[in-house]
Amino acid sequence: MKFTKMQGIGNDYIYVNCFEEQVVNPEQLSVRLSDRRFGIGGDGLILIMPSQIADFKMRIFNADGSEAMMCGNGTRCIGKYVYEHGLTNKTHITLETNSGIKYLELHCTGDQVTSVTVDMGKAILTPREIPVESDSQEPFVAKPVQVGDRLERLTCVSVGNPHAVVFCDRVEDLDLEKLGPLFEHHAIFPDRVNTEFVRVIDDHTLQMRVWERGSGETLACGTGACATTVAAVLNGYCPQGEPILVKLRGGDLTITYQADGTVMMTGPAEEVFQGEINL
Ligand SMILES: N[C@H](CCC[C@H](N)C(=O)O)C(=O)O
Repeated sequence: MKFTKMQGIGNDYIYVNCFEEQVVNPEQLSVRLSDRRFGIGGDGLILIMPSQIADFKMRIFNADGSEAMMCGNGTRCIGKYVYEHGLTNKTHITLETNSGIKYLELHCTGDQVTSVTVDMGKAILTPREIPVESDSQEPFVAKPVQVGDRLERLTCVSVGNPHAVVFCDRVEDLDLEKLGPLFEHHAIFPDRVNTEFVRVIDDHTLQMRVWERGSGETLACGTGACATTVAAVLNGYCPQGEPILVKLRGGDLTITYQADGTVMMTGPAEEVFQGEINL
């Protein structure tokens, strides 16, 4: 099977062009290929597929084989792949995902895509739609929740997939291997959750680390950066309607939580290598 390894600010996936390849059991394949010793190595597997309702369709599987609704860094890499591999010559592309159709704008230098802007759709704040258990239907903002032996203040947002955002004074020395699973498997998240640990640098700059549902700590999370920006606005740290620089371990994204409730994400995408593997 042919594949392409791509990364969006260090969030690296194995991409399969399903116009040419057939993938039978993507859940199992993601576990096997994501292994960084016995497989190709990656945060998961992403399938690029034909769509009846959009230009292309994406399915994304975490390293543990669980299928996710959406992958922000993955959408940008797909935009780059389909343009540079001749599947389209359009620079405005629609992409069907498990959380609806996303709209991509490719920014090119010559025949190379250097960055992509994605309309991530409306941020979802109603607790039961995230989903997060709550005794109220009001947005889940800075609510105290016992996580392990600490009382944490969580802000929960969905950008097509569930996120819990925690604001901290420092993020570099957090032990995410210990903390991450306590959030991911917490009883208030019926579908588990992606968790972002965020330091506010100033009212237009955020620094974050992320423990991803199904993949552990990754160097970046596109939907996580979007959820983080929405949470920062809801908590009064950043202004709505202005571009916020989100600094992640693998690089930076520019996110705008717009007045109409939609979220725009702009960032790079890179192709690392192409390969073939005997399954
Ligand atoms: N772990 C996520 C999917 C990948 C999201 C992330 N890699 C991104 O760039 O948005 C989930 O289970 O919802």
